[in-house]
Amino acid sequence: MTSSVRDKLIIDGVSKVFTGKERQVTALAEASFTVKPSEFVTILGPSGCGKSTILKIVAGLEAPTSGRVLLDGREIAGPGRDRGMVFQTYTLFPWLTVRENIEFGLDVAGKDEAARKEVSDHYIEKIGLKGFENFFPRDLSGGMKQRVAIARALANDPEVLLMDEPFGALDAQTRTVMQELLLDVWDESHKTILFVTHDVDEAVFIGDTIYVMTARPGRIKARIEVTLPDQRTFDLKLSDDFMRIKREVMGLIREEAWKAANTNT
Ligand SMILES: Nc1ncnc2c1ncn2[C@@H]1O[C@H](COP(=O)(O)OP(=O)(O)OP(=O)(O)O)[C@@H](O)[C@H]1O
Repeated sequence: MTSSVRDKLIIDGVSKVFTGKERQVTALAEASFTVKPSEFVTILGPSGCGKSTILKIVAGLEAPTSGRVLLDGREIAGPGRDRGMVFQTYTLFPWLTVRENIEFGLDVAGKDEAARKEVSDHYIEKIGLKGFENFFPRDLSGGMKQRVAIARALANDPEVLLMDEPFGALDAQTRTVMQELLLDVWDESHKTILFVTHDVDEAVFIGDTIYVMTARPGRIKARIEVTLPDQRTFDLKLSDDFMRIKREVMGLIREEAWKAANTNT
């Protein structure tokens, strides 16, 4: 595949076959794409096409059956602090407060209390949870929990943030607020982000680049550059440019969704 030395991530011909007792599932078939430093990439595709599997392979939680993933030119061989993950379901530690959740990775890394507090203070402010530092996850709304999950991932200062449908369980209004909050955080941190979603509006609104996957076994079907202004506010979703990109992406997805539906029924 063509790649540049400046690529942060290179997903190079990655295939993944899950072998169960009864059957084998080929989740990915030579999926290849690249991600530049500080790029915000969204991945869209029909259900079951291997989106989460790609994220898990980049996270080092699953190994590819063939192919490889390079981060800054080095092959990924397992999980590492250079990658942070945020999942759809709330994965906060229920026995820890908001502040303790955010500081968890720093604690594990042996940072002292003052260093931990400096980082958690920054993120508590950034995600708008000042006053909630000592709340436990059970006392937070879904949107607040996901804000803490994002802060917890960023507090470790990873180079790459991997997000698997992080706003999938939220209502439409909260989701929009969270998208704007994430863009704000990204504007400040300029992390490289790989973001999986089912939602075309979300992918167009937050991404620099969209990769559309084929029905399973997943490959990259198309790469779409989102040529919208860097400053993205809610009203952009009503613009002609937004609609044009959305239409193009929906056309690509529709074909694959039909293929997936026919395979799975
Ligand atoms: N650990 C596993 N063992 C066996 N099969 C698996 C495993 N993980 C995923 N699969 C299968 O691999 C395929 C891809 O799964 P994956 O979760 O990556 O898809 P997805 O695109 O993220 O799906 P969705 O959009 O529905 O979340 C699916 O058919 C799934 O059932």
